[in-house]
Amino acid sequence: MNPSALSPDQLALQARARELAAGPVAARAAEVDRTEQYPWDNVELLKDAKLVGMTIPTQYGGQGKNWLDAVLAIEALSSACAVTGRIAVETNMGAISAVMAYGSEEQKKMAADMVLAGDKPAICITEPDAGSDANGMTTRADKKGNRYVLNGRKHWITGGGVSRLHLIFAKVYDEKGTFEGIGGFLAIRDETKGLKITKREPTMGLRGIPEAVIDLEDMDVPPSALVIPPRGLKKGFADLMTAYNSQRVGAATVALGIAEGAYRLALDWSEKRHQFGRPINEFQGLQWKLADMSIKLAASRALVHNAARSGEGGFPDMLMAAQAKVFTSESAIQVVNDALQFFGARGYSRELPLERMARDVRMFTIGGGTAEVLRNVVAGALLKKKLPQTRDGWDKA
Ligand SMILES: CC(C)(COP(=O)(O)OP(=O)(O)OC[C@H]1O[C@@H](n2cnc3c(N)ncnc32)[C@H](O)[C@@H]1OP(=O)(O)O)[C@@H](O)C(=O)NCCC(=O)NCCSC(=O)CCS(=O)O
Ligand SMILES: Cc1cc2nc3c(=O)[nH]c(=O)nc-3n(C[C@H](O)[C@H](O)[C@H](O)COP(=O)(O)OP(=O)(O)OC[C@H]3O[C@@H](n4cnc5c(N)ncnc54)[C@H](O)[C@@H]3O)c2cc1C
Repeated sequence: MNPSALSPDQLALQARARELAAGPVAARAAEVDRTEQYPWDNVELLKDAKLVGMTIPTQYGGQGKNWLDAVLAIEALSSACAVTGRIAVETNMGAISAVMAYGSEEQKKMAADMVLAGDKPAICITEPDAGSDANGMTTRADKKGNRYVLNGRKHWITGGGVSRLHLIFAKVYDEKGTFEGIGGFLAIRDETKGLKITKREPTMGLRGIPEAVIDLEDMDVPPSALVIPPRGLKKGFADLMTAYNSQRVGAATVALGIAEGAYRLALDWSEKRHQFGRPINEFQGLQWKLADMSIKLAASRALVHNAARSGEGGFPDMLMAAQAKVFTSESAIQVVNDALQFFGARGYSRELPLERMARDVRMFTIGGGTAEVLRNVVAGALLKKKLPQTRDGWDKA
């Protein structure tokens, strides 16, 4: 499929996002990084441009747009400011998409209203002892009378401290202590008792969004806070991860956007910068670098767009989302690193955006499933086999 075959509406959306990115978003990007402050001004801009909650169905106040629409906006925004791109991811994909697909009417209305008002929901899966092995989480939700009581610790939660709505993955136990499966609980910061933001991680890049530790200490919620996936709690983890595939495509898109932004800067500089009496793009060593960078970008874009398209009417395909995220995140790191090289010492300076881009892009082979673990996902899907990673997994299988 030709990834450039976009509809007139999509081209208009892309143009709107590009304009915003090149204007106020680009102008603030360095400050967002330096101050490590969440860009609330940009959230207002995104709201005004109708780039938050785009994928929310129209009956809940959204625009019913598809994953590719969201991808086009995220890519454009991320080329100028990856933090803003990530906000666009989490206001259109991930937790919000899980609630809009699986939630009750009450949950959908609440989540849609919050996102359309500018809240970026937090998705809380990872724990200190359960990262790649997310299924091994120990956060538990115990049914006690007509309530659920949650205890556990989540860490590296994007938006911890700024997000209000949280979708918290937990192992659910009935009144007798019998394990029922993994479910997602909705909680609201400053409203839900027992939801505590306890630490901000000092991060390498993407410094305008906090990454936080979240402690759940007897967090008490009614059963109406539980998002029940279509196949029930027994397949709760698989269904929640199915929804998460949208955010995997979103994360890949942010990496692509950062790489695209860095590549454009390098292309431009290669004409302006002269050494040995001629533009540096007359040197074959750099021409081949530019060629390789453009090839990686084109291949990444095709994978990301095709993964997004695979989700028409549902969530992006697990295999295509994983393939896109592995290739794009690894390629983007290489492209940004090469772009920085074009600037020589200037690229290493904090006065130019290249060093920020190099720090920002590094995240994407880690967050959202590491490149190694996603290769396991790809291999399992290709081989149509469970590939247990535990020592005794094959015996159990
Ligand atoms: C899935 C893993 C945690 C591996 O765990 P297991 O080996 O214990 O489990 P599996 O048997 O592979 O999977 C269990 C069950 O779930 C289904 N599944 C798993 N992944 C997906 C998926 N992506 N889409 C659809 N279904 C999925 C799987 O088919 C099984 O179903 P059945 O029970 O057989 O029917 C591990 O592979 C993994 O993904 N680890 C990474 C965890 C992760 O991605 N964390 C992200 C946290 S959020 C974040 O990082 C945000 C950053 S960002 O900006 O986006
Ligand atoms: C910036 C950022 C934002 C994040 N945002 C969120 C968020 O909003 N919500 C959330 O829930 N989580 C979030 N995360 C957490 C992220 O999902 C985890 O970091 C990721 O899943 C990896 O877990 P881990 O860090 O514990 O690494 P580990 O699982 O400890 O992995 C360590 C190393 O071992 C490798 N490894 C582990 N298992 C295998 C295997 N079976 N085969 C091959 N290699 C393996 C890994 O690839 C990695 O190289 C974020 C992380 C970052 C960096």
